[in-house]
Amino acid sequence: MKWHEVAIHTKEENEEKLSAYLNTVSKGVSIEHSIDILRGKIDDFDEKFRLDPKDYPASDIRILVYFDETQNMDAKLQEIEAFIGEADLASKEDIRITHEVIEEADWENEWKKHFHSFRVSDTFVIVPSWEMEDYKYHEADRLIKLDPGMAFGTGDHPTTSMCLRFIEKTVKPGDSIIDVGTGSGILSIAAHLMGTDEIKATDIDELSIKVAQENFVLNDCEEAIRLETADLLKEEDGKYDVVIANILAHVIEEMIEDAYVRLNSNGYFIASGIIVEKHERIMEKMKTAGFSIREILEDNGWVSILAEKV
Ligand SMILES: C[S@@+](CC[C@H](N)C(=O)[O-])C[C@H]1O[C@@H](n2cnc3c(N)ncnc32)[C@H](O)[C@@H]1O
Repeated sequence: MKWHEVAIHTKEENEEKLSAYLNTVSKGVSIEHSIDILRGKIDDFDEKFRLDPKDYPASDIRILVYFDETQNMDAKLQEIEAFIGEADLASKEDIRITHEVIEEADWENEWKKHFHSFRVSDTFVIVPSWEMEDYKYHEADRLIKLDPGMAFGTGDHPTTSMCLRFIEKTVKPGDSIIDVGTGSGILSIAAHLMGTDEIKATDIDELSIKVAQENFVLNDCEEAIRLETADLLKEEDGKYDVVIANILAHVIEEMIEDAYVRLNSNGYFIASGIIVEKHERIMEKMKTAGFSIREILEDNGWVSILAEKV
């Protein structure tokens, strides 16, 4: 299999904002620092300096972003450029973007070494499939068994963990749920653990659909969750008690009115993936559509909104 590698050369100040965004649209992000930056950051940099300086960017940082070979890279590059155009970033005019196709490398499995069980909310605990046998849990824990593969949704990204906290708070046994942009399937599995079998999970990305199906089987909930390829709620005709979407602000904005129509009275819209700069605008749009804002959560520059159809 081949991969697309997009390299973005920029100032170090832009690292957090860009990598947070790029993590949500790609299959993986890695940051390369220049030796000058490493010199400032590492006390013991002997080992680093034995490496060839050619392996590091000459100045600033390089953000490497990976996409699988099925992606439309012209569209992805345009999306990234549009984000850079809108975001509040340092020295935008100096940002350089290059793109190349590379052969599959073992980094596809490398991240597994760093992914371990962790508690994400009062009761939800994420347990990687390879740690299931050894995990010692409490009676009240709700275990989400996960092998996220190359789909987004390991639970450690703030946009996902805030959704899990809202799910824990709002989903009641028997509620009907739609999880738009399911990724690894993590939020649908969480909804099932709250006691409902009325769940629909959708994604526009075929690789995510495949990974979500594997995770539903792993969690023994494939009978409770209907999985479909879909673009937001555009073709949706069902009614739901809770609509969940952890995508990006401009995508959430596109689905606010449809979410209102698809919800039952007093149903909840859990919206996440919204950068802090855009959350006021999203809340205004929600209110215009008829929603009442019940709660907002903020973590590391990301906002999640719990809105109720009143
Ligand atoms: C940030 S990930 C969220 C994954 C998971 N729900 C979570 O909370 O961790 C966003 C997901 O939305 C999907 N997505 C993006 N645009 C979409 C669209 N227009 N319709 C449906 N899914 C979409 C992506 O493929 C990706 O799997």
